Amino acid sequence: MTEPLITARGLSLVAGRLTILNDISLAIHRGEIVTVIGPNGSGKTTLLKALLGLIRIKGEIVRRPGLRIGYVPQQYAPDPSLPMTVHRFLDLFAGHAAGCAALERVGIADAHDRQLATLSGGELARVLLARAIAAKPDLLVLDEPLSGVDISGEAALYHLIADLRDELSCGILLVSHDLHVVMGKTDRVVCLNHHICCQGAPHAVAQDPAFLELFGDRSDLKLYPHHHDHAHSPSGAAIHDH
Ligand SMILES: Nc1ncnc2c1ncn2[C@@H]1O[C@H](COP(=O)(O)OP(=O)(O)OP(=O)(O)O)[C@@H](O)[C@H]1O
Repeated sequence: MTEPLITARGLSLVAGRLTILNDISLAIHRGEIVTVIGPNGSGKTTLLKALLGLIRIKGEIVRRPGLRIGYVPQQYAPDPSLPMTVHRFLDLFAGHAAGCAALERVGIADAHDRQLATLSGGELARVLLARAIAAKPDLLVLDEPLSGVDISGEAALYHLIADLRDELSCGILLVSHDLHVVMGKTDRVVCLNHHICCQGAPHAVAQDPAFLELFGDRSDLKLYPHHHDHAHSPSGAAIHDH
């Protein structure tokens, strides 16, 4: 196995009487998709922010030298009183050409001149993803990237995320509540409830007693390996390979 992009050892955070994170150790490698699942308030966003260096935390975090990270936060509400087009927003974070290319890659090149505050939830999710990939990150950190995306768009966006992993050969760490869609695309699931309850390949985690205690029996999840006879365009339309 190659050297991890990022390694965390013994991360712990206590706020007042609440233990938010307790002795979390985790490593993410290039080319893998790691999904953190867990109930509301279980510390998922806090863990991501700690790994990004946005909050101080007890423990050790080692990032590969020069590591480039792209981040899609859980919540981002553009200020409606602040005029800002999509392309000017992207220009703030990447060069113009890189921003345009990223916008095209996430399938909404036509949103280039629109006002950020007028975008739908799903369009905004794609713009934030474009911002995160524009600088060609080694590690993509996505905190519930599907919020605001409708059910048909969810699968398309997960296909896109998996494709980006291959194109950028980056590692991906994501938080999601959508077990059904997430599990099929994930290499490793980390089940978090302030501490790591269990982790491993999706089919193994889904049978772990700690997972069953948190989420119940999810035998409805399609965790068997299967092959699609079609691909998806960025807009979600099926493309059949005849
Ligand atoms: N700076 C802080 N001070 C005190 N409590 C905090 C702080 N940051 C987070 N918490 C608390 O820690 C807990 C975990 O928060 P976090 O946002 O990490 O959970 P989460 O698993 O991402 O939740 P959700 O699924 O609802 O998004 C929550 O109870 C939150 O209120």
